[in-house]
Amino acid sequence: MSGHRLPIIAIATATGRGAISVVRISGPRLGPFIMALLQRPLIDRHSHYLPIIGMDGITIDQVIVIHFQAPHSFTGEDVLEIQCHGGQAVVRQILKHCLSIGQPFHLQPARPGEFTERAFLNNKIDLIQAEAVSDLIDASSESAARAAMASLSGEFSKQINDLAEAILRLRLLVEATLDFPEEEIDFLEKYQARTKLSEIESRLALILSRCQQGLVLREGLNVVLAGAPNAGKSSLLNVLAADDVSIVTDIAGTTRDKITHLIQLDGIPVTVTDTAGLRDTSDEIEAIGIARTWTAIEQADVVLHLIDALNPQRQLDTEIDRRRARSSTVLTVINKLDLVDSVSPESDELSISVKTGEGIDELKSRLLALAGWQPSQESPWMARQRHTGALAKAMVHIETAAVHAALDDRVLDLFAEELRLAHDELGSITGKVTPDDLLGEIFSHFCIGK
Ligand SMILES: Nc1nc2c(c(=O)[nH]1)N(C=O)[C@@H](CNc1ccc(C(=O)N[C@@H](CCC(=O)O)C(=O)O)cc1)CN2
Ligand SMILES: Nc1nc2c(ncn2[C@@H]2O[C@H](COP(=O)(O)OP(=O)(O)OP(=O)(O)O)[C@@H](O)[C@H]2O)c(=O)[nH]1
Repeated sequence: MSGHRLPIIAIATATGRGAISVVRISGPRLGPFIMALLQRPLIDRHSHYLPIIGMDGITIDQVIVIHFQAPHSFTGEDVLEIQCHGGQAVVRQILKHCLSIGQPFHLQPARPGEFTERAFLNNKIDLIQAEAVSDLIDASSESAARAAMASLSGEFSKQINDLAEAILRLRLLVEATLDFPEEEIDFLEKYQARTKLSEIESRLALILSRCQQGLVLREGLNVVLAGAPNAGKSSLLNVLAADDVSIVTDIAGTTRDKITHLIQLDGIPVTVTDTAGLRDTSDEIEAIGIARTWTAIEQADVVLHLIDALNPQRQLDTEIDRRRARSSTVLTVINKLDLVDSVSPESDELSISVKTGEGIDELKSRLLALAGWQPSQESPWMARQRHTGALAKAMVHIETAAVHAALDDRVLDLFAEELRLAHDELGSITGKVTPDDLLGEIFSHFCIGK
């Protein structure tokens, strides 16, 4: 198949002004194209300093080129990298020039993710690693990058493959036994199938929990600050952001529109949105802001309902609770603790003073707990819903197999079937059993040039 793919080209570096940019070309055989472009062959994996000369005979740029000969490249195909000067005019001219030299070879602009897709199709990387490439590029914190790198290095894939193999070995034993019905009687005892199954189950549970942590790192938390005017929402955003992002005054109704800021809590990306204070108003602009607050509440993972200790307005609690998204949590936070002698918060409420900083650390840990973050020694693997979903399904099959095994040898065929289903789920994670439309969906979210 790979011999039939057309060569592709893209700018691999971000657009903008920079010292150097990389244009990357991948195709089954780039030798003739390289001759046409540079009038000389290149030594495999060597850097060469050469001019790229336009059709008019004028030098477009002095560049460094590297030819990675198939299969020893990122994509597993022939790859040519052109490292040119970073100016956008230069990069675009080189791209255009390559496309016209490449016309006889059917050189095409690459689709988003197409280089990585080829690496996957040529078995250079599996699906977990392909997704990790994209997650590494998108990582907004060091922890997220580290987790993506752990997946990219193949650590996560190896655990999945080892577990799939353990399931396969048990499956083969059962299937072989099913072919010889007289042996079925003692199967579970003789091969310690129940022990093997419970080992598989605990390994699966460990992988699942590391992935769930990775999912938190990837997806983060969407927190909305809501409450009556002057409760201290903007002040809280500024403290969480450790910056002056939102205007604070003692005039009720200061914040008119949503202000969103991305912060890191323990490496978890958290978007915090400050909103217009909730109250009845005849001011047209303020009313639009308040409508936006309700929309934000409906989209939040967590709503922090801020209450002014001096002027508590509890009736908003019910309204916020009614309007929140089905899966979101409302956390009531009483602010301005410094202005009152004492507060008596309900059991799951927090009291803080943005002014003195009291209670802020506890608020942060509550948010992390709500995100599902459990700090542990095991570093998480960058994971997606697709992975945790498949792992959870595999878990259900293993548990069902355990139920069959708890009965007796008469249901060995059902036991075998559940093992098969669990095995397929694990295969779908690494891409060994993956429908084409899913591949299209995964790679379409990449950036061009990757
Ligand atoms: N210039 C450049 N830098 C880059 C990349 C790239 O494609 N080009 N990468 C793109 O993501 C990352 C590195 N990933 C790469 C992965 C494999 C191979 C490669 O040539 N693999 C061969 C040889 C392996 C070896 O020598 O050990 C192979 O797998 O056979 C190159 C880059 C980050 N930096
Ligand atoms: N004493 C005290 N004052 C606070 C505290 N938090 C905020 N304030 C003050 O309360 C006033 C209102 O704070 P903001 O952060 O603007 O309140 P807001 O909820 O964003 O208000 P709107 O934009 O009107 O919705 C400001 O004068 C703040 O300095 C606190 O913990 N203690």
